[in-house]
Amino acid sequence: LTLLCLGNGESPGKMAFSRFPILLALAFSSFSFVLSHLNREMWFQDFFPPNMCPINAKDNTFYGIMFDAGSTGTRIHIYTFVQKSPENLPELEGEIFESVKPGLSAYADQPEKGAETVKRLLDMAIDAVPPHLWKKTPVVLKATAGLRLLSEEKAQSLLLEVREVFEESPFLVPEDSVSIMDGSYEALGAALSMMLFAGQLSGQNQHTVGTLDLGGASTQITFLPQFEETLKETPGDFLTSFEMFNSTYKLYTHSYLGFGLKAARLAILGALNVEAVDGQMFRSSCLPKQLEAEWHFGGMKYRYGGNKEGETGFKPCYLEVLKVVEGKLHQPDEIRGRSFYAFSYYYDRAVDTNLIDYEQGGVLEVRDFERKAEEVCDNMEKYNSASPFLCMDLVYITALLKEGFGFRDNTLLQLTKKVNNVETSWTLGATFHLLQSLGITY
Ligand SMILES: O=c1ccn([C@@H]2O[C@H](COP(=O)(O)OP(=O)(O)O)[C@@H](O)[C@H]2O)c(=O)[nH]1
Ligand SMILES: [Ca+2]
Repeated sequence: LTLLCLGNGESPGKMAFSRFPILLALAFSSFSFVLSHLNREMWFQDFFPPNMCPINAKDNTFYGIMFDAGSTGTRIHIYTFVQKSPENLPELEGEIFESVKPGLSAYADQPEKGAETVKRLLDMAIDAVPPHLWKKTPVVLKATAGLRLLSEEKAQSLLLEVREVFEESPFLVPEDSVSIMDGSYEALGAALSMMLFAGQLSGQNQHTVGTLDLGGASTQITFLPQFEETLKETPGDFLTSFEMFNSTYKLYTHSYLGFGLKAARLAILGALNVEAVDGQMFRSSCLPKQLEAEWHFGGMKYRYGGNKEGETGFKPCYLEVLKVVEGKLHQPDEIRGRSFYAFSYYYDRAVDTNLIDYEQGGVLEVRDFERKAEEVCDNMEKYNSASPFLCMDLVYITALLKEGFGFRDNTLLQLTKKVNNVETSWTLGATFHLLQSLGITY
């Protein structure tokens, strides 16, 4: 482990991975203070102690391997945890992360080839985990929207091939180690990840961390309600209880299928659930006026274009998008006064439009997305090197946040890709949960 703290003597090629020591402040309890005194600069200040290596961690280190089989790519997360004493929570010490594109669903007709991409990633874990811990290190793959869109038969043969790769590896393969993940588990994993980052679960501090994830096909929202009222007003299937560290947590968590960014584009174009799309032209005021193009999505070909004769720009686009969003989502009162972490396409589109820096992330208000949407949509000719969907995507994000979830203009969103070199993803929470349920600690 000392070696790992020093970079593990690895070859220069591997240094590209986020293989650096991290001691996350699981017992840190100033999150509520940070939230209530939030300003754009100090969100993460004082959150983490300086990077350091645990002393004598050699015998109390354990690993977990989690694959995120997303619709646009497959990613491996190899987490290292250290448990300093039985009464303390394990601490996340580090992560190795790598990703490949395209996602597994692109190999629907070549399942062996798809599994081969997983094998190549898993080979990294052979190098990363010490051989005497292989048998104690679980490996799990959870697939999201991409596989949900495939036929049952194609999805299952992909999963079967991946399972074979796992069985042939020296790692621990738990029951149900390769599966399509339930949307609410995805949301729960994301929330648990952020709680772990903020030291939520360890101390007296029960304040919440909310997360928003915008995928290709679905979108998730999760937070830990503070008020009884919220629990009373929320439909039962939006509430999930989970046990952790001898406590029961009740989370508000929901995954809206069809509300991911790419599914939303189709809905806005009026092309969702249309039987015969061949030859039909779908037009929108959210697209450049002269645009005519084709888009392949979910095994279908769509022709789409701008409103040649009619209006284009922010206002008509917003009205179009509103039809897809308004009244479709549950709006818990409580979230209006909260700040949320936002991932995935929220992050990507904010980077694309220079609202945040790719490496640093940043804190935005909901109205920052709206302002940027206006700027892009009302000057589409200036943005013609960007994706033709940039205006539509930004308007959708704005409308989803404001009219969908009911956030205020000044609701703060923390756009985060990494915390101390660890990817912010549902995978950390899911791995932690898995290790706890398998009883893998010291
Ligand atoms: O570890 C990850 C996983 C996803 N994404 C982003 O999230 C978006 C949604 O992708 P994903 O393939 O996960 O789609 P889903 O299956 O969740 O709909 C992608 O464009 C990625 O940019 C990311 O940045 N890091
Ligand atoms: Ca995802």
